[in-house]
Amino acid sequence: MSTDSAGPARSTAPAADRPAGTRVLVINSGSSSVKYQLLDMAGRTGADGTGTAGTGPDGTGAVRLASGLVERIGEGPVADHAAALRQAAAELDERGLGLDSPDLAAVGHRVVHGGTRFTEPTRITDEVVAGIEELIPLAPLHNPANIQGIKVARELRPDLPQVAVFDTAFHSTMPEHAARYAIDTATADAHGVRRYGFHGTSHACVSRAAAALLGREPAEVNVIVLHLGNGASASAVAGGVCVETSMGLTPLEGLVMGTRSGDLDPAVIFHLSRVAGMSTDEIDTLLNKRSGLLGLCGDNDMREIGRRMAEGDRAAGLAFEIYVHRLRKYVGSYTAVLGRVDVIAFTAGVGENSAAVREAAMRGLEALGIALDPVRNALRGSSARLISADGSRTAVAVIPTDEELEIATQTYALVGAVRD
Ligand SMILES: Nc1ncnc2c1ncn2[C@@H]1O[C@H](COP(=O)(O)OP(=O)(O)O)[C@@H](O)[C@H]1O
Ligand SMILES: CC(=O)OP(=O)(O)O
Ligand SMILES: [Mg+2]
Repeated sequence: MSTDSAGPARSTAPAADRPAGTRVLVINSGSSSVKYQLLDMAGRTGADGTGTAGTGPDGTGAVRLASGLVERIGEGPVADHAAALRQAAAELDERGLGLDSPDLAAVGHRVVHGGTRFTEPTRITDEVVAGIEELIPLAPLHNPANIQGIKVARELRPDLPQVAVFDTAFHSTMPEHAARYAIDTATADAHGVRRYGFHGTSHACVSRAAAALLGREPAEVNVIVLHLGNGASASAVAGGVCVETSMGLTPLEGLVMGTRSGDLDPAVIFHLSRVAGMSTDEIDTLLNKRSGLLGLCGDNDMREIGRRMAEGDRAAGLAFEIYVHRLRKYVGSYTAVLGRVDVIAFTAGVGENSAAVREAAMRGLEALGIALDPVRNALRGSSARLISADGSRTAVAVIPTDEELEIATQTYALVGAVRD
């Protein structure tokens, strides 16, 4: 746990210190876009009656008051992240939900890389910002954008508590034998080379919701979470604690993703350098931006790949098979890691929406006690649901993720605004 943290994540501050507001603004300042959400954590409908009840996989009763996306940073009027944040603030202002509102209790920021230092939600100070800056070499695509978001939000509301919630935090419980690469220890330690894991807020809230769907406590349940969005990662969660995950030093390792390769022989990099004469930056771009589904078939959107497969497109079909083959390998190995798997949870854009991916990823796993119900799997829905057959030893579920609600919940808990 960080020494900068104001206290354990779920502690409650003395009543006198509690902020008056019940709203949390969540900012996910990414490399090319800024996503934001305003949530009311008191579970009441907004003053203007616009609230949508029942958000989130946990059914916490938090209310989403507004959400938005500012894209194409660096183009046109949105010159940089500061401009994007100001645009987001102006959009909220127009709806009478501006950052100057006394109802705002805190701002929660998604920060992708917390290294080994930040393993809890952390109240942001100058020192914490410096600490996140020091981690830029480990997350050159993500942390600089996160820092921009923090700086602008602190400028706009210097009086407001700001909290960093780290993608890596949930995975910090991984045992050393899962977190270390088998390389020279001194070199690894000198440069922070180890497996950190990402998408932690999603793996945390989805694994909890999967236990709830079974009517059990997280502490009693072993879960494999398959977070399949543009970025994709798997995790093995034993009794509520993450013991293994597929992403590593950076979000490049593991599953096949929209544009990232996931696992490969590291010697591919030496080979491309020596034989193809590619530079480090060129290989970085190849593996992060021109690989995965996009590299294999020219499309990174699973919907488009489905359409092309229906027309008999062989490149799209092969990309799909490589994608689901990798998933099956991870499910098999995480079954070995966990010993007993109570539930496999599919989440994020592809996991929640693609019955074809779920069916293909679970195909042939009957020997592991996994059997889908094809009718349940094909049903569309927006809430957590079981898709396994009644006799399946391991349940299979679709659980909508809600990273923003998880960030808001952790932020609100940290600033001590939890009402009894
Ligand atoms: N109906 C659908 N069928 C298949 N894939 C879908 C569907 N809807 C969304 N997706 C996939 O979800 C992906 C985006 O997932 P999402 O979790 O929103 O990603 P991220 O948050 O990482 O940007 C898209 O690439 C798209 O392929
Ligand atoms: C860490 C990571 O891969 O995030 P995203 O899925 O948002 O790209
Ligand atoms: Mg997402």
